[in-house]
Amino acid sequence: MKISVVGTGYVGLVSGVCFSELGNQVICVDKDQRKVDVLNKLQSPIYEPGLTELIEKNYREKRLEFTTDLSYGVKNSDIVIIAVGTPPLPNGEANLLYIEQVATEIATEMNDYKIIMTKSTVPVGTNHRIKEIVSNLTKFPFDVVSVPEFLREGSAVKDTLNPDRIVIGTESEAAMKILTDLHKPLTDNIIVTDIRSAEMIKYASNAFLATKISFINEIANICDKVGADVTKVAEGMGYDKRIGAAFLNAGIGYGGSCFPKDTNALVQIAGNANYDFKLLKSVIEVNQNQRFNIMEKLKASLTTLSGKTVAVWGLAFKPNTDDVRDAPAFEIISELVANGVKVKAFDPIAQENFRTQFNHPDIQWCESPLDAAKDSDAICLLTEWDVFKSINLFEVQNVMANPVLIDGRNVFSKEQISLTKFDYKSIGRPGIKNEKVLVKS
Ligand SMILES: NC(=O)C1=CN([C@@H]2O[C@H](COP(=O)(O)OP(=O)(O)OC[C@H]3O[C@@H](n4cnc5c(N)ncnc54)[C@H](O)[C@@H]3O)[C@@H](O)[C@H]2O)C=CC1
Ligand SMILES: O=C(O)[C@H]1O[C@H](OP(=O)(O)OP(=O)(O)OC[C@H]2O[C@@H](n3ccc(=O)[nH]c3=O)[C@H](O)[C@@H]2O)[C@H](O)[C@@H](O)[C@@H]1O
Repeated sequence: MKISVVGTGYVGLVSGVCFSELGNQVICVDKDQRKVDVLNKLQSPIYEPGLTELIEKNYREKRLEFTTDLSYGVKNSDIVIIAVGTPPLPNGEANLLYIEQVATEIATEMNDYKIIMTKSTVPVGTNHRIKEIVSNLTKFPFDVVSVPEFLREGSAVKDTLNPDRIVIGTESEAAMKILTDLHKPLTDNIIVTDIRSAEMIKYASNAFLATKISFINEIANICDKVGADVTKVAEGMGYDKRIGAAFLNAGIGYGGSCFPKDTNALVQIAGNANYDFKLLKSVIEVNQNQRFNIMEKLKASLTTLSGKTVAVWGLAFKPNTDDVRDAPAFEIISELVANGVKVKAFDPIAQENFRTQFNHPDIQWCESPLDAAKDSDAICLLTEWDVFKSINLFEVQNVMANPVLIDGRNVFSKEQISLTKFDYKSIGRPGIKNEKVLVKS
């Protein structure tokens, strides 16, 4: 098939590259000239494992092109994928400006029948709005189809090439057949539905996953009070197939460009239909508070924060990405600095992205986890990067002014901690106490 993808963010770029890997002819379009320049140098503007290799391979095999010329993309494709951003408006609703702009631009460049396939996450009714915009501007036939995207950052290529399911929301038999064939090499699990249900499946899926996270975080907070271990509780729950083990890792709450945005948007979608989505509102509130749990634990260990130096390990909202959109680290570091703390920050990949969005004279940017730990009064671990998991804790404690470790992601085991002299606190595992055994390191 000949495909063009409009928007080369995570979704557009990864799906474009993966469709070319499947043998399709793909043109990736972005209005951002700098992104297109980077891509034409066969580099990836985002850090995503395996992506650069696939860009190089498919570009060299002449199945993949990058351009700012939307007209060229539309005219030379049968399927046009919309993958632009739908960022939140101040009231939480999705901003559909980019979607509407792209729909207008596609309509004016059409030269034949096209399938317009929306991968952006859009509120129920948006694909019908796209249909309306396009039909007002073109005489050519077209079908609008909703194919929501479920990839995760950090494993986006793997997720795209091995999806759990593909959802195709359409009113057209012809478009359904073409898109089923397009996705068949990826999975047999293709769910065909009406457009509104497809749009809702995306929001409901993200909201449900966010609910699992807030649920386990509340269980963790109770575990802290009653002396249970949330990781064991999650394991015991997860073996029940009706519950499932995934997304039951307690921590500092969810961040990223999607869960916070999409949960708020779904509350608004419900509100616009006069429905008060109480459960999801609580999920959002629990998540907001969970970020500050770590501050309470830090205060409990240091007594006063003012004048202290705290190392922050991890700035990305999750490992294996350089994306810092809505990362809990922003609010946690702001709170630390507001409390008179000097912060020593380190992230193996996302540090530069974070620094360009948030800088402060009281933040020192460090070269390694050990560099950040040096002379610090405490460490707060915010992202579970491998480099932290595999660190020698004896070496770390020896360079610190005061060995306090607040593990916001439950990375370290009892065995790893027990022989160190760390005052160690994690999330919902109060039994993992420092045994105050001093050993030679
Ligand atoms: N980031 C993720 O992991 C996932 C995102 N989604 C959804 O996919 C959509 C896109 O998200 P991201 O990939 O993160 O987006 P992004 O915000 O990183 O990138 C969007 C791109 O679209 C480009 N763009 C905007 N208007 C354009 C126009 N008129 N012509 C050409 N290019 C244009 C921008 O320059 C930008 O490069 C959102 O609705 C998001 O909720 C869905 C699943 C996963
Ligand atoms: O719509 C989207 O954009 C995407 O949002 C999430 O993907 P993503 O945000 O990339 O990453 P996740 O792995 O879902 O993690 C999101 C946040 O939840 C947190 N999380 C995740 C799992 C868990 O058990 N506990 C937990 O705190 C992570 O640390 C991270 O901050 C969904 O998992 C994807 O299916 C979806 O396509």
